[in-house]
Amino acid sequence: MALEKSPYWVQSEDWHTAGEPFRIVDQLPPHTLPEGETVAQRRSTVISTPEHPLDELRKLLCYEPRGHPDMYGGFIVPPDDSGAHFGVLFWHKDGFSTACGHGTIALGYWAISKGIVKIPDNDGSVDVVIDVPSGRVTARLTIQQGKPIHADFINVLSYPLARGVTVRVPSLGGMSVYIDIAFAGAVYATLDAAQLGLKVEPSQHSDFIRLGREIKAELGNRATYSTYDLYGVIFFNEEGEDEGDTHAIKQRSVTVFADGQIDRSPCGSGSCARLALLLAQGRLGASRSKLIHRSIIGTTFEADILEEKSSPKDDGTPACIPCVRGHAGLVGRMNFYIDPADPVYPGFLLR
Ligand SMILES: O=C(O)[C@H]1NCC[C@@H]1O
Repeated sequence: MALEKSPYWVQSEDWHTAGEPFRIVDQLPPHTLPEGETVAQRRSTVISTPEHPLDELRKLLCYEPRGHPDMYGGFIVPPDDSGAHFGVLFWHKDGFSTACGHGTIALGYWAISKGIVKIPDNDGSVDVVIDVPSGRVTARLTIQQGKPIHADFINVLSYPLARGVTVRVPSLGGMSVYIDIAFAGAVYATLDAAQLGLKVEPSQHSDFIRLGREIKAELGNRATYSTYDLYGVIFFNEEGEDEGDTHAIKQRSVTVFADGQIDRSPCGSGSCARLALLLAQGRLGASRSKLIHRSIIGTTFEADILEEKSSPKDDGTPACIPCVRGHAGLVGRMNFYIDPADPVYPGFLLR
């Protein structure tokens, strides 16, 4: 079912955070906003309604020829109440996600560049408060001389779900690996890539896509938590520790999310999952340590714990409010021509 029968135009503003794309659409075509009183309900509507017109718009903007299999973006929707500036439905090649740190950072920059949230007259910080499907998050921008110099993504409560889960990897002769699972607005499985003899480097990206898909399939619903399915698999390498005023753990990682989509950034919500697990291991603590998190392309987020809390799992492990610092940059403004008669409508993917 086509959104419209006649050709029309859709505008987006495209940003990137640490190399990961974020395509923002704030003017949805008529009749595409899903029903719901909250952002979470609107996401449920769109994912449970076959051929929902907003899902068609997602394909149009994500698939080739307008996008690619690693494209990512967000549709701006009303907030849950007046406590947030706006809401967002995050999307990727396979659907609509519940959490997105790189997108939240990009939205912070976008909101102040549009004047949706005013920046302070003097140097300081400003909060852009956003309702996302997993709750209310903040992009806290630090402003110097009228310009943002970085944004902190302050996420929902994050905590371990399971540790030391054994998974067999079929393509490696059934070799077993140990995986930890954490919730950070989405569910992530994480493992030290050294178990697989792999380094997180661009040349290895197709191995990580294959292994991410395999591990996800092998874990199956062992990693399902409440209404959340397993979203991503994070492969990390340890890169040492620095002792200074603030103890820093250095890791490089790649997140393979959805069905084999690869994050160019160090993954904002994935960084929160790593923080929650490092806190549970006693390697990090609020205001005394941080994670210097490098991506597969070499870009960096700095992550730390704002507050330690108790976990809703009630299993003796701690929970935390994580904070991930990064930069976003404007890529361009797009004006897409959508023609329902186009033979490749709504688009295609090769992966
Ligand atoms: O930064 C993040 O949290 C997102 N990046 C792509 C996958 C995640 O949703």
